[in-house]
Amino acid sequence: MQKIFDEVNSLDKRCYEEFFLNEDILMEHAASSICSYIEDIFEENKSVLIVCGSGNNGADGLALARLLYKKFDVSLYLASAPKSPMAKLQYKRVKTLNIKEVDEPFEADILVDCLFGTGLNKPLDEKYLTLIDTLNSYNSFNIACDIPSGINHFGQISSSTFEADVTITMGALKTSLFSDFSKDYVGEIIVSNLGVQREIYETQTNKFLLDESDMKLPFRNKKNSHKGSYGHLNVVAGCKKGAGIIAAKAAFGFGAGLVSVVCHENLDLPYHIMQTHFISENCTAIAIGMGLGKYETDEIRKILNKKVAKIVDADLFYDDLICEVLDQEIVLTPHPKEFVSLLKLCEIADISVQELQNNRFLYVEKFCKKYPNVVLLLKGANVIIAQNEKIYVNSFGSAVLSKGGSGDVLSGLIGSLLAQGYKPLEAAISASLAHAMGARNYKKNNYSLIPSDLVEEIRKL
Ligand SMILES: NC(=O)C1=CN([C@@H]2O[C@H](COP(=O)(O)OP(=O)(O)OC[C@H]3O[C@@H](n4cnc5c(N)ncnc54)[C@H](O)[C@@H]3O)[C@@H](O)[C@H]2O)[C@@H](O)CC1
Ligand SMILES: Nc1ncnc2c1ncn2[C@@H]1O[C@H](COP(=O)(O)OP(=O)(O)O)[C@@H](O)[C@H]1O
Ligand SMILES: [K+]
Repeated sequence: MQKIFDEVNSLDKRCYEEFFLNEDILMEHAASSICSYIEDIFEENKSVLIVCGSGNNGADGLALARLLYKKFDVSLYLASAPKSPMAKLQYKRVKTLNIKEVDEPFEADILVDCLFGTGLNKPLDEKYLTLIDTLNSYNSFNIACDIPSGINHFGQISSSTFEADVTITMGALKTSLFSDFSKDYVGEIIVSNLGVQREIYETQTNKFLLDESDMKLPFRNKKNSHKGSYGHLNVVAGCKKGAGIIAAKAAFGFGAGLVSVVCHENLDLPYHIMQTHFISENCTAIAIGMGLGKYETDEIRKILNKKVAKIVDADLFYDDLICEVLDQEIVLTPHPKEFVSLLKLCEIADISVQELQNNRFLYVEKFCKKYPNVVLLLKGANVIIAQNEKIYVNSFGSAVLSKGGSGDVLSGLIGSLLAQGYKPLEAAISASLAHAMGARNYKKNNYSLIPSDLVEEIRKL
């Protein structure tokens, strides 16, 4: 996994103080990493338009122009005059060469956005919104320097935000790149070194971006085993029985030795899934909440107080019963609307879904501070998984998953790993990654996936 930072100013400062580097050296590395990327991917003499703002993001662009000059057909468009000391210095350097400056942007082969980076501190005015719209209308290959212009410190976007194919970000990954909103704008994210290797530049953090290698699939190492060696998951089904059945099928395909659906009515289940009217004596994990609908409170309370691992989803986030069990190490998997309800029930915040989406990390932190035992998985385009002070981001998912039933599959996967003895946090991380990887491997198109396709793909991982 890779580290993510809320801000990197303190990391830059550490470079100056501890390694005796300076702003100029850092900036030279920033610009040269974009230069190397362009040199590696594109043939010489391609046209490059670099659009610069007044601050150090613009200064990166000016340095880049100098580095590319002569090997590529470079043009500079200065959206505003250089203002920061480094921008002024870089401009002075540019002026000694004969680099083209244009009065209007145009469609070049490669477009580099150096308008605003981490310094964006107020809403964009009409001039910049129009400029960004114009840049987005081109068919260029779009590179964002540090962060696409229009994304602010919190990962909130402007009505016009630069749509990058690649974001080359300076020094370290930033939290703002992983809001759900940012996902449509950042493209591929590459981290540039700033004069020392990344592992030296980076310090302690509580946020991490998950890699594929963080997915620990439930491969079986023991030869002398039987079905009981791999746990027994009970999936509690309610009104919408389909949800429980989807979860049960996903769980069985993901390695649980036994899976039973708990339901008072008789169900038509696949032969390998068992039915029980009450929680099984030997169950090692419970998945509950999906499609639950109306139910007997005391019965659910009893189930929630069983001393086995649990994953809780969906309808239970609208019932204050949930607040009774938040001292347990249970896994909760709300989508944003459900999380808003949960925050209200827990008296943490009374907010809209929009407010939550504007500050996903903040509210996850607030919740985990109050309930440090719980493993919280907040669904979204970038899934956030958190326990106590640690936060993990799974950015592998895609719109393929935007379908009813995708969440039920995820509940089943987590339940399956819990039943097999994974720790709750590990279960949430590995199941979430498998969920996203399964969707990635579905190659037909990005609209037709149904839960059984997803389970099939996950079974092939
Ligand atoms: N050590 C450093 O400081 C380094 C900085 N680097 C670059 O510097 C960037 C940060 O530079 P700055 O802090 O100068 O900030 P930016 O260049 O991102 O933007 C700040 C400038 O834009 C103006 N501005 C902000 N919001 C505006 C708005 N809505 N409308 C109009 N103008 C607005 C500010 O007044 C200021 O002039 C990073 O993103 C990165 O690209 C890199 O070169 C690496 C090293
Ligand atoms: N655009 C997307 N990008 C990444 N993941 C997505 C996207 N849309 C949906 N998902 C994932 O799909 C799942 C949907 O779950 P949920 O909304 O609870 O559906 P349901 O309850 O109908 O099964 C979540 O895990 C979510 O993170
Ligand atoms: K930028």
